Amino acid sequence: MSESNKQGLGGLRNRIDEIDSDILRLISERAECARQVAETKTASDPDAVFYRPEREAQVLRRVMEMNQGPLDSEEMARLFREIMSACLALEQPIKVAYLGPEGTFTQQASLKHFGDSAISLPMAAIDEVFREVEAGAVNYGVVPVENSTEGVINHTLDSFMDSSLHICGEVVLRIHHHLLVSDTTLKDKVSRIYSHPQSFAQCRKWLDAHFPHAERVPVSSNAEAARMVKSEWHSAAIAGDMAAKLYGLKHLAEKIEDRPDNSTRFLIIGNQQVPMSGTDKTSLVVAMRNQPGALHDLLEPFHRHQIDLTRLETRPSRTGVWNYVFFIDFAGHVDEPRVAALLEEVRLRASELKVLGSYPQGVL
Ligand SMILES: O=C(O)C(=O)C[C@]1(C(=O)O)C=C[C@@H](O)C=C1
Repeated sequence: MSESNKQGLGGLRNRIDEIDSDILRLISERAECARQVAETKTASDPDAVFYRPEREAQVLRRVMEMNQGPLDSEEMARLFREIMSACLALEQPIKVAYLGPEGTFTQQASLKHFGDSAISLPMAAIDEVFREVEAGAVNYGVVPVENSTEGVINHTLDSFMDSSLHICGEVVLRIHHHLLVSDTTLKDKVSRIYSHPQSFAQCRKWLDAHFPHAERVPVSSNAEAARMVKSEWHSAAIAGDMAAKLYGLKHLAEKIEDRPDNSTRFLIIGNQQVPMSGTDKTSLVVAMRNQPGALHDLLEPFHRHQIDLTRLETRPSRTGVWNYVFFIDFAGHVDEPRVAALLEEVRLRASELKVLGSYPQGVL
């Protein structure tokens, strides 16, 4: 390297040191502000809620709008996500239960939504996540609700029917599946593949083409699949990056999902009713009497009020009251007058209506 280049490098590093000092000072100033926000909140309400999903969504959206590169806006928002996560932990460390075990996509979703400073606890089943939040053992829960390839996760929808919890947020995760093996396993020695049934379904064509003769063994989660292959030299697992890292597995093949846009939507559940963030969604569960035209009666007001439905699912009723149960998501917030007017009308036509929550549309 020439002398002038060396000086150039030294000069740039000096500049980076100066910038880092500024960033450090500004992050500390921001953290001090957050601490004062916490004092203000507690002064006006001893039971104040510190985590404010609508404000976090606004902060992240603003960062993405203002960003001019060279880092891309998602990357920049992820950095701010971590800064906010640390600021919130300074106000109050929050506890989050997620559908475990460690290394699942739900843990990844929880990290994406709450950042690294939240304390996250793996649960063995979706209803356990609900129970922990209801019991107050944790502040929030994270559960999967639908996958773009495989459809809805019925267990989550069913849990809402008996629960008084609210939806406080959503997070969408691009799901990339990899074929993982332990260090010593060779491709032509793989005779058995472990994974969750949903993941097998999402990688069916790839498996048929590349491993038509391998035995496919369904297990309770991708992370469990990864754990099992750790000690089996003739086996592979289909799982994501978190599980690969957790169990130190190597990638035999990457991104083997059949659809490149394969993604899963997760919900954040809690006891909080979230104010408007500006770009929100609302989820309802509605029971209609079992009669001709019931679905048309239910949907007609949405059309008239020009409210965008983003999802409609039907579930069989489990009690006499809930004949036909529809889960509906739409763009808008219950505090908007047009949404309030819509809900009034739907309430008159339905035999039961429960608002599961209005919450910011996923930002990251
Ligand atoms: O604005 C607030 O209410 C804050 O507590 C500050 C802050 C932040 O760091 O920006 C931290 C946590 C909340 O979830 C939202 C935002």
